[in-house]
Order: sequence, then C-alpha cells, then structure tokens
Amino acid sequence: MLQLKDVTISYKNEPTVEHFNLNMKQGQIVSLVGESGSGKTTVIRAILGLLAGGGKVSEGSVLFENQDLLSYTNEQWRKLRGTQISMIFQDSGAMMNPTRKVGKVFTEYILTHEKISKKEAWAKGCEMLGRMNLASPDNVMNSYPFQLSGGMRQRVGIAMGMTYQPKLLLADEPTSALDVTTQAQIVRQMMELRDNYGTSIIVVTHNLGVAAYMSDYIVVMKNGKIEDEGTREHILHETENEYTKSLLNAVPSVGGERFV
Ligand SMILES: Nc1ncnc2c1ncn2[C@@H]1O[C@H](COP(=O)(O)OP(=O)(O)OP(=O)(O)O)[C@@H](O)[C@H]1O
Repeated sequence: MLQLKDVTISYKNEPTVEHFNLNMKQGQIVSLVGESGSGKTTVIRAILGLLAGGGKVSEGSVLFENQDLLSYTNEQWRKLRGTQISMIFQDSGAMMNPTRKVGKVFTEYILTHEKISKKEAWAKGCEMLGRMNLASPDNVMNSYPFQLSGGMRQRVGIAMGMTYQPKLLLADEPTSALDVTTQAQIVRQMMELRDNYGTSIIVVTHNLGVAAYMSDYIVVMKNGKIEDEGTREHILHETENEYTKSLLNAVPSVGGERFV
C-alpha cells in the first residue's frame, strides 16, 4: 500500500535522509526507531507532504496505493490528508488552540471534510471519542485541552485522525509525553485500530521497547540512513547489528522478554 523507493530528503539542498526504502502492506504496523536527529520525523512528514523548513524529497519515489504522491498538487494533498492518511503527534493537545474547546476544533475539522450540519458534526465527533474509549464524550467536547489529561488528549488526537478511517496512520512519538501506564493504554489503542479497521500504522519512536511491543516490522535509523531492519523477531532475537543491540540493551527486560 505504501512504497518508498530509494528516497533522499534534503533541507536546503543538504541531504538529511538518504536511500530510504520501505514496502508496507495493508494492516501492517511499522516502527521507525533511532536516536534524536536520525531522520525519523523527516521520513513520515515527507510521506504526507508536510516537510518544514524548505525540506523536499530530492530523489526517489513515494507511492501510496500505486499513486505517485510526489506529483500531487496542493489540492490533491489536502484531499488525501485526514481521509486516506492521518498523522498524530507527541501531544495532540498541544497542537490544539488552548483557547478553543475540543468540540469546536473537532466539529470544524469535520466540517472542512464534509457538508453536514454542526449538530451532525458534533454527534460524529462524540461517536469517534466514544470509539476511542473516552467516557462522557460530551464532557470531553465541552472541555479545553488543558482540562484533559495527556492520555485523554492523545485519544482525542487519535479520534480526530481516525474520523474518516484512513488507510494509513502516521504517529510521531505518540506516547513519549505520557506516563508509563498511559503509554501502554495508547499503544494498545493503536493496535486495536489495526485489528478493528485494518489501519496500517507507521510509528516513530526513540523507544525500541514500544516498537518491539506493537510492530510487525522495525526500521532502525542512524544519521539519516537505515542502519538495520527486519521483522520484530529478527530485530529482537536475531540481529547481529551492534547499534540495534545497544538500543535493545537500553530496554528493561523481565524474565528474558523485553516490554514497553
Ligand atoms: N525544519 C528543518 N530545517 C532544517 N533541517 C531540519 C529541519 N527539520 C529537521 N532537520 C534536519 O533533519 C535532521 C533529522 O531530524 P528529524 O526531526 O527527522 O530526526 P528525528 O530522528 O525525528 O529526531 P527527533 O526524535 O529529535 O524528532 C536533523 O538533525 C536536522 O539536521
């Protein structure tokens, strides 16, 4: 469903990510792991045409459902985002305007995508919040982001991202701002999206424990290049790569198994 072929991404003509390849199937969960600055965020922003600071894909191709995304016009991108591919961030709440209630932001988001009444948009928002296991969706809609916990805000972000059941969800450090218990809940929530809707997910994380727990396939990045990659089993148990092993050693283990 998504193929990145020999992709190079440059900021101001300086290559930052080089020779990146990925072949993803529907329903797969792939993690990009690696230390800060290794280029993980750059890769997922490139997929959605959201590179900041004059970044651009200078070589290679990005195919989504056999469509060449790099040839897309702004209008085509606008239609794709939110409906076919969505993105969630480290703290979805922080992305929201603190002076506006969740319900206002959510209904406006829905109304940019379809011509329905405000009341219908509100109901749709509530339904999505409920599906993401948020109790009292009406109360959440009537809250300001700061009145919600980090975990609740992240569920709101996932609910918005999932409104149109995109085929692909891009998640940039979705659990890094959360405490360990809430991290585990959000990780499970994302895994349920795959199980219930067949959503493919790319998760960017510096935490190989999170990656190992939830993904089918793991790509380890270092200095803008793929350092190691393979199935979860390969990365956890078979890899000979020293860098991957050092990341693994940083993850606490219980009884020989490593956990989130
Ligand atoms: N807006 C920008 N303008 C110029 N260079 C950038 C920009 N964003 C990122 N870069 C460059 O790309 C490199 C990779 O950054 P990126 O954010 O993709 O890494 P990352 O692995 O996601 O790290 P982190 O976990 O800290 O987000 C950075 O070291 C920086 O040199």
